[in-house]
Amino acid sequence: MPDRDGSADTLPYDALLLVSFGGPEKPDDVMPFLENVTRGRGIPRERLADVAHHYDGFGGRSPINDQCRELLAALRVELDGRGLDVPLYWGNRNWDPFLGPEVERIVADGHRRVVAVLTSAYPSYSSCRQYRENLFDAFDPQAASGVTVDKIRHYSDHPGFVAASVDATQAALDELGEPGERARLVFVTHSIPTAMAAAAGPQPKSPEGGYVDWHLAVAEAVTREVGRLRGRTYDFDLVYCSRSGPPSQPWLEPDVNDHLRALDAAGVPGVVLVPIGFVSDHMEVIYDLDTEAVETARELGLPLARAATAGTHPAFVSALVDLVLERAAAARGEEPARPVVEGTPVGWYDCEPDCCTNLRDPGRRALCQRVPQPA
Ligand SMILES: CC1=C(CCC(=O)O)c2cc3nc(cc4[nH]c(cc5[nH]c(cc1n2)c(C)c5CCC(=O)O)c(CCC(=O)O)c4C)C(CCC(=O)O)=C3C
Ligand SMILES: [Fe+2]
Repeated sequence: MPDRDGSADTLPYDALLLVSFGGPEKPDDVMPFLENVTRGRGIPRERLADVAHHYDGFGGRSPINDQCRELLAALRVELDGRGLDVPLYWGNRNWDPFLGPEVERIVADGHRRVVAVLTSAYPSYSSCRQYRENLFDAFDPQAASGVTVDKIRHYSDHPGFVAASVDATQAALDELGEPGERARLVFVTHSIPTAMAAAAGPQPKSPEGGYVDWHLAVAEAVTREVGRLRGRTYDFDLVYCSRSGPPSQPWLEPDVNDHLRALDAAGVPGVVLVPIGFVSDHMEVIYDLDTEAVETARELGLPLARAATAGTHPAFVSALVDLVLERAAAARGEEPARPVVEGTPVGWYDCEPDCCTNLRDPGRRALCQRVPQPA
């Protein structure tokens, strides 16, 4: 083992793997990408055709892969600045570069202990377990090499992620100008089926489940800090975008567009949309918010500004490196502090086997959980 100072070291990990959703990069990618995402998920055909059109407006290219490239570059700079030479890899769940070949490359390069950073910050089947299932699928073929993977904890309430949202909310309030002083903070995340939400996260949790609980905690923390910095109190709401699934299936509500109509009817003078559910400005942000919700607000004559996502905000990039170092310390058997903003839940490393149940296929195997499932 190299002779390095353990306290600021990524050891025992010898590779860092960024794990993301993936997105199409040209028009011909769009339908096969959507088929990958929705395979076995019971999404109506019309919804797929609809969503394909969202990409048309952007030349058939999602910005998400470029945002991963930018995050990797920012992570490299932050790691180098701290004297950490761990190599970076990047694999997606649903589009090129796929996780499977990237894990093959990690093994071929001689690495055996991988730390995974997911571009998804909250617990739920879609935002955690499904990533861990895809990690299983990618790592299982390499089992003979002895390669293993651990992930960092859910980080939405890490001080660095919250700081990035606070900065972005401040900038959006400034952009609104005078209506900004009495604006409503409307936090937005991806809707999921209410049954998936109820199954999200370990106990203790509310009947709405850990996905909703964590978002509410983050929304409250950002609202509190923005209020403190501006010397006033703001009201906030948590709303949802990007609902799919059949109409008969209940999903988390209210939809952001319906909520804008309700706020306008109630006489709210302006709105800042804060997309805390997303790590970068990908399609759900630039279409569902910047295109659809912006259009709704324009029709209403309601002043609206959209806060940036964490992206490559220095506080977020630095937080991800802190989270990797923290995970490494835990893997070395130390008991590192797990910083979170006040009043929010503390994340965990390995999920319980019954956390964020796969309601369609409960037997599907996943990594990064406490008890290995029987073969
Ligand atoms: C919680 C959550 C996140 C946040 C956490 C995370 O970031 O992972 C997220 C992110 C994303 N979702 C994305 C795209 C899509 N999500 C879909 C469908 C679905 N998402 C769901 C949930 C989530 N999704 C669910 C419950 C479904 C229904 C199908 C199923 O039960 O699995 C569909 C199918 C069509 C449709 O139905 O809309 C698409 C195309 C992209 C890429 C955007 C780009 O291309 O820039 C990103 C980052
Ligand atoms: Fe999604």
